[in-house]
Amino acid sequence: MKLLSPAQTRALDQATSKAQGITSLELMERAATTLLDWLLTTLQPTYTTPIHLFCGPGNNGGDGLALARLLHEAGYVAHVWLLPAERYSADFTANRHQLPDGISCQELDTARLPDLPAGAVVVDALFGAGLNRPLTGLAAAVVAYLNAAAAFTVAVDIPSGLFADAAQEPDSAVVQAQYTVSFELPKLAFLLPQNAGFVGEWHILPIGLEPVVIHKTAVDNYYVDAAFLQGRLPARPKFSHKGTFGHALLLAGSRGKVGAAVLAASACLRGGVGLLTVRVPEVGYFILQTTVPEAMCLTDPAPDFLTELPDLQPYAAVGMGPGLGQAEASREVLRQLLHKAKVPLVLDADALNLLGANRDLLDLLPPDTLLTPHPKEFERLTGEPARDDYHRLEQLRAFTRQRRCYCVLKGAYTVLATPDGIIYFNSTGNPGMATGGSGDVLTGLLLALRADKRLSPLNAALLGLYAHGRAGDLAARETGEAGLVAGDLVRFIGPALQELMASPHRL
Ligand SMILES: NC(=O)C1=CN([C@@H]2O[C@H](COP(=O)(O)OP(=O)(O)OC[C@H]3O[C@@H](n4cnc5c(N)ncnc54)[C@H](O)[C@@H]3O)[C@@H](O)[C@H]2O)[C@H](O)CC1
Ligand SMILES: [K+]
Repeated sequence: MKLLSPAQTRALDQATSKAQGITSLELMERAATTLLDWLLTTLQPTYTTPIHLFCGPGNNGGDGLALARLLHEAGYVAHVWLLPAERYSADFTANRHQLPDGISCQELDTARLPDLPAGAVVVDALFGAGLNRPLTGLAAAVVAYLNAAAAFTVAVDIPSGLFADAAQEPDSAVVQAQYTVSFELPKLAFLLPQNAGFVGEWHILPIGLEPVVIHKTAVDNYYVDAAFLQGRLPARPKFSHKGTFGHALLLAGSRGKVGAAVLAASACLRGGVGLLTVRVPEVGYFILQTTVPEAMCLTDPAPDFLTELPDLQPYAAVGMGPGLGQAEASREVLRQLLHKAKVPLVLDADALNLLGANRDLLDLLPPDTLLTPHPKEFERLTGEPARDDYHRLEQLRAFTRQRRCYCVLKGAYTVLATPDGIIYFNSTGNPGMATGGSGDVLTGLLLALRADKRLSPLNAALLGLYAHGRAGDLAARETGEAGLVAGDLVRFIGPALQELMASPHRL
């Protein structure tokens, strides 16, 4: 799914009205009807549950007014609270006039704010995508009041006071919603950790906005769900052999961290690689051969960490980093790898820390290299702490553009940035995956997909991120989130990939 800017969303609304021959008021009615359906199904209010709708002066307020009418007509108790303003939008005014007489409708006033008992439902329709400055005065006071109340809050389109795709000043007045219900496409703001306390759980309701217009709209940010990946993972041909899927080399492990090599190697095999050779120091030989018998083991002459780069000729892709350690000799192995590699590289963990500590090495990155830092490792790569999540995204875009690389940034919504500066947000995964070794599993899986010559660098990375998160979701059903360990992810990589491959749109 594409993430549109507020201006693009407005243009999409207008194009939809034109293409479908409906007025913006009719589109608003469609939005409100869908919202009513969602609210009744999800919250299941009783006929006596008070539902307080806080409506601002624009079309977000118009949505709230239309919803109030529909709730009232369906027999629910709706109270409308209007935010006084100098100007009201036409569709707000039209819906204001359509409010039935029997509905309670009052203007907000700092001296008279509604009583919101626990169990009441608040619908926040104060401001939506049209917010153009921070909230002040009465609007800010109402937001503070709502946030202090014990009511259950549903934000329409976006929590009021939150910008859809730009950072707020710290301590801005923003509604803290339990649910945010938006239309057709998610907003960038929903995907950033700094906004989690405002957005709550978000849902997208399709309202029939024109797909052709969405298709033609150029964006810098995407949200990757299963539909987005349909057809990107080709089935394994009937007459394939292990050479079809590539021979990968994994450089990993040091004394005390051989487990990282084991996890990455197991994940690479489950990711469908044809052949895997793992280069570990001597200390890892017995461990690897017994835990991952499917992999070939090529030991380094040194006992505890890697000191020599093997001949790269046989390999279709090389991964380096899990459990590597940061010994000087291993740094030189990395340097040689960057100099010599002519095949796709996946760099993670200590390989990234070595890059961060020796940033001259970044100049050697071969094009299309895939890096998989978490935010702290990424900060070491740039050498500059991010001011906020939006700034970090811009740093990421600048980094991948400058280095012509692909960079994954791990987090609740793991993102991928491409050499064109496009960012993709992954949709799968759960907090259970915040556990040691998860990243090693991702590296191994990505290595397998990069070794498969049938996949573009973009598709390999997107499929790998999605399948990794999906494996976590499948595993958590069995283990619970707290009980999830990285080895569980490995077990579910196969089923996660199979789901993607089994798509009905596969050729
Ligand atoms: N996305 C869709 O497909 C649909 C969205 N709908 C709803 O429409 C709103 C956007 O409506 P818009 O009128 O453009 O914006 P707002 O309601 O957010 O209000 C704009 C209004 O408020 C003024 N304003 C902006 N910031 C402030 C501020 N800080 N303080 C005071 N006043 C402010 C601004 O000048 C305008 O006058 C969208 O979110 C959806 O809810 C459609 O209903 C259906 C299709
Ligand atoms: K809102």
